[in-house]
Amino acid sequence: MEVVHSIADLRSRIREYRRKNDGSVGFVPTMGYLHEGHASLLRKARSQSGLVVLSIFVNPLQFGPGEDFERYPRNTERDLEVAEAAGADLVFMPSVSEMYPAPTRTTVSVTGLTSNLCGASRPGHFDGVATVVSKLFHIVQPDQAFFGLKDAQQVAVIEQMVQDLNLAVEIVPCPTLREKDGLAMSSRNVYLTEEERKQALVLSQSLELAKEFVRGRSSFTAGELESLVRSHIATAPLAVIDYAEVLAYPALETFESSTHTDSVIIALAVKFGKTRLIDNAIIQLRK
Ligand SMILES: Nc1ncnc2c1ncn2[C@@H]1O[C@H](COP(=O)(O)OP(=O)(O)OP(=O)(O)O)[C@@H](O)[C@H]1O
Ligand SMILES: CC(C)(CO)[C@@H](O)C(=O)[O-]
Ligand code: BAL
Repeated sequence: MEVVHSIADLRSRIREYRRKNDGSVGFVPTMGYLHEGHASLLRKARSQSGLVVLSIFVNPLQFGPGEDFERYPRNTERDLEVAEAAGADLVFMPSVSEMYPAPTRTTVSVTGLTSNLCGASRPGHFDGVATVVSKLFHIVQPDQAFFGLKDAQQVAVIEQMVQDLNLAVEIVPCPTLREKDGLAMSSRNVYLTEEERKQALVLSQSLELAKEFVRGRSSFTAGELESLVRSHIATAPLAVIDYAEVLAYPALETFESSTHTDSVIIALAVKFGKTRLIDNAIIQLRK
């Protein structure tokens, strides 16, 4: 495994690989502080791609004022161990000035899909994500790129960007990995106190309750499912709901009754103290 910090070095390694090999280039973009969820994306890339490229970059553009850009957890040494064990070949770790040499005057902005959920509660967030992912795609020129469905709205935004801009990359959505007790793995879990960590289980529990509710019914309304989820989250005194919404998936649009909906997403963002966690369940109602 090789680590590079400059765009020029990364491009030259990938060019060299393409000159000598027929295999595809698989890409896993991350913000580091790697956990098993990231490792699962790397292993999937390893199984499908000839060259596995990982990027580790905490992208200032996708953090709003007052968010956790400065304190976002970082541990390069451990990240490189996890990356190597999971099968990465090339790790790109640029500085902020390497990615954004001033002045930058271009933004990639995906509309529609970004008006609700994290798009509404983190204004500008998806412009930052689409801009950096677009830059990374231009730099790496991957054949496949692997994204976790824990960030389901992010996957929808990237897929839309790839379609609208005719980018030659296949987006591979990957399932959410969880701790044994159900908590979705996330770099931000490290912020949680012991008590917050315990109470954070209401997220995955409420998603399980919702799945059970759906299994027992031929039809239901979004409101019914939303109330069920919200009342379970409310059993955790430290939980402050940012959003808990039930939407048609993948359109991420509101619906009344499930009768005309093939697939739904229950999307959650809940704060425990200063830590904002997201989770979701996607439920296919019919084929
Ligand atoms: N539990 C998980 N299972 C599978 N993929 C995941 C999981 N958590 C994150 N990912 C994916 O890893 C990629 C990089 O995400 P990122 O570095 O932001 O990690 P994160 O754990 O989601 O961090 P954060 O705590 O900031 O939300 C994204 O495609 C994301 O969806
Ligand atoms: C895709 C991404 C690496 C872009 O900064 C980030 O949003 C993330 O880690 O999900
Ligand atoms: N995985 C989402 C990155 C962020 O929260 O900014």
